[in-house]
Amino acid sequence: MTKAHLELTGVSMAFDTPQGPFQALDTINLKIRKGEFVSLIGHSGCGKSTVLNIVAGLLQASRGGCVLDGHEVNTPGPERAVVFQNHALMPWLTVYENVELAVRQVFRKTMSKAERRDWIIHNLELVNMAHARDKRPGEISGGMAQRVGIARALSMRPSVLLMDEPFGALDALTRAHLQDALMEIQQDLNSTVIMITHDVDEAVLLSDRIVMMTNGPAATIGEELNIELPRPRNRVTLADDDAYVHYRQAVLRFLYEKQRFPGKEKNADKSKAAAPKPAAETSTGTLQPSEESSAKVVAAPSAKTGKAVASVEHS
Ligand SMILES: Nc1ncnc2c1ncn2[C@@H]1O[C@H](COP(=O)(O)OP(=O)(O)OP(=O)(O)O)[C@@H](O)[C@H]1O
Repeated sequence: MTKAHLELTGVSMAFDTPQGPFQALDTINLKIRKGEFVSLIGHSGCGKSTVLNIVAGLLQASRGGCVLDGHEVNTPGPERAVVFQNHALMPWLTVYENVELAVRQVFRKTMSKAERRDWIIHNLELVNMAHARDKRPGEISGGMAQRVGIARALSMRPSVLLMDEPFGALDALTRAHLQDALMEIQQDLNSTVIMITHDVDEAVLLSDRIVMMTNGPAATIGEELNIELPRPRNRVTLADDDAYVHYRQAVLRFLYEKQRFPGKEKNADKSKAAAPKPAAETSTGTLQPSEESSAKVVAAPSAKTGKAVASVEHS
């Protein structure tokens, strides 16, 4: 690997709780090169957002730390834009003004007012939201607000883009459109991306590397998978690609065999023996946010797309 652009070394995180310290993360070591697209995947509550928040500078690790381009990360900064699950827009500002706030913060000194205006509109067009530029967050849908959150992050031309399930709340068509747009923009900007996702197909399609986390408490990195599919990637042709199918099965196997029982990762071998066959023949693996140890993977046609969808049922 070339020199790391972003490096997490020995990151552990213990939260103070009324019941005493809760060890969420234990010794996360991760080196990411400039322009790499890394997905973090793991069962609900394993600590993905905690890792992202440490890189964002919103949380301080209890042990270890994060270094970006040779500088320790201690606080948030505009070179690390974050797209949150719940889009986090300012409710009193219009769509345009929400993006403008970020653009002004980063480009106040380097762009004229007219250039900034064009740049804001360009980023809103990327996510197909320019038509709603004068609306406020309360007047648009959750999916539209999420798109504005993505436009706001992209408009900062961040060196690192941190995304916490950015497409989770979107319908299948919008999600596919934005995934394709993100792949193009990332190639163009050469931004480093860390994205949390529960969608196995999304992870394989977009990533250079998938980092799979063990179940908490004291979660750590269980496996890493380099996705060596040529770019640009096309979702339709990839669906039948042997390498693509192999990658998605490797992730499903990690999640549903090796890490099947949340909180019982040390019994991974036993769980493997008892695990149901993963949804090898399904075309989309989507993790549900709260599967229990009694969960099983099922395949069912999606109402929206007709595609088979891997989901988790509780018995
Ligand atoms: N501020 C906090 N105080 C106490 N415990 C916390 C705090 N933040 C997170 N945790 C705990 O740390 C663990 C990891 O949480 P985190 O939100 O990082 O998981 P996650 O993998 O992102 O979950 P999900 O996929 O459901 O979003 C969880 O058990 C959570 O309850």
